[in-house]
Amino acid sequence: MTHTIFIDGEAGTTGLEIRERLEARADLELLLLGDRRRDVAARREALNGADAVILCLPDDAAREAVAMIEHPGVKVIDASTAHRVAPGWTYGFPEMDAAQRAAVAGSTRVSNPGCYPTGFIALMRPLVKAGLVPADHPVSVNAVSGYSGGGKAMIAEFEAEGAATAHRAYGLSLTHKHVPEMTRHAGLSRPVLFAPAVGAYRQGMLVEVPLHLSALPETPSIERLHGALVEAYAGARFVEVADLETTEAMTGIEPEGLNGTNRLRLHVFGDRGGAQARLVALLDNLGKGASGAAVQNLNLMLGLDEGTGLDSR
Ligand SMILES: NC(=O)C1=CN([C@@H]2O[C@H](COP(=O)(O)OP(=O)(O)OC[C@H]3O[C@@H](n4cnc5c(N)ncnc54)[C@H](OP(=O)(O)O)[C@@H]3O)[C@@H](O)[C@H]2O)C=CC1
Ligand SMILES: CC(=O)N[C@@H](CCC(=O)OP(=O)(O)O)C(=O)O
Repeated sequence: MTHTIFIDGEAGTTGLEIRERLEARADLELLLLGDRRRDVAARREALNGADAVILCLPDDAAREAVAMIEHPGVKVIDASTAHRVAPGWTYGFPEMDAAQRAAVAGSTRVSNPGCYPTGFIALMRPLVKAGLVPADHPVSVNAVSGYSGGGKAMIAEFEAEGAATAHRAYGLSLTHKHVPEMTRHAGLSRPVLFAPAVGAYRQGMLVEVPLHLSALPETPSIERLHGALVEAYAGARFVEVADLETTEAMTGIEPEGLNGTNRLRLHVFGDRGGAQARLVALLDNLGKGASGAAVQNLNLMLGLDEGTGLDSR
């Protein structure tokens, strides 16, 4: 059986990566609009004529696209931030807990997680759930992304002739659009303090949560934090927890290590005295942070194996 898929935003950074992942598949037929991709009538027809649509648009355009869908059978995956904490939408992070994969598979409205939130929620949710980090603990998140995270406009800025920016901290007003979903889906009650940065490289990200262990109940050991993550992701195909020996031997970690894949790797770094930890997630902002995740969710919503067409090495 062939499923018809429409990518609204097919020529954008995320849309192109999804297209690349889907184009070779014999089980899917892609509806492509080419030069008519901004034509509202053509989009309306495609949005209602496909079995599944993937929205790779700015937030307002994504809301407008959803409003154009009248056919009740159309399944929707929204890659934007518009519906990540909206009622009636399922959060598209299948590994988030035991029930989420089935929730995605049974939903017709799935919101793809943000790239930074994917790393953060993966690190934090199991620790909150296990009671190792209290829900009202003040949590900070430091992160760096490649410039493709800012879409076509930021790519053009960083790749312009003579562009000199090496690294830029941003989100300085502390109101980044990812804070609500990070807080909600990690199970926290206090808004996280999010400190993102963008570097002069195209793709890949690190998301880090520093923790003072003595400020947590029972001062958990590195082994306990690590154990909670290992338990949470046992059997997950795309999420792995690096073993503590490997992590201890590392003197650095680079953001491009999983580029081109749908994988997410978690590390627990700690000092020898057991007083402090640095939890670090590594992922491709355009892979598990966007396009890979969209394809994984699409597979689940179509009743297929979640890894179809995805690199799980
Ligand atoms: N880049 C990333 O790492 C990630 C991005 N996302 C999310 O995915 C979405 C897309 O981001 P990204 O691919 O980076 O952005 P880009 O700017 O690279 O692409 C945006 C696309 O949307 C299209 N578009 C813009 N406005 C409209 C409109 N009013 N009607 C129809 N089409 C429109 C553009 O069309 P045209 O080609 O004609 O310009 C373009 O194809 C965003 O919501 C972003 O938050 C999610 C996770 C990670
Ligand atoms: C480097 C950079 O600018 N990154 C974007 C985040 C990526 C994005 O817009 O997409 P999602 O919200 O869907 O993850 C930002 O901070 O706004």
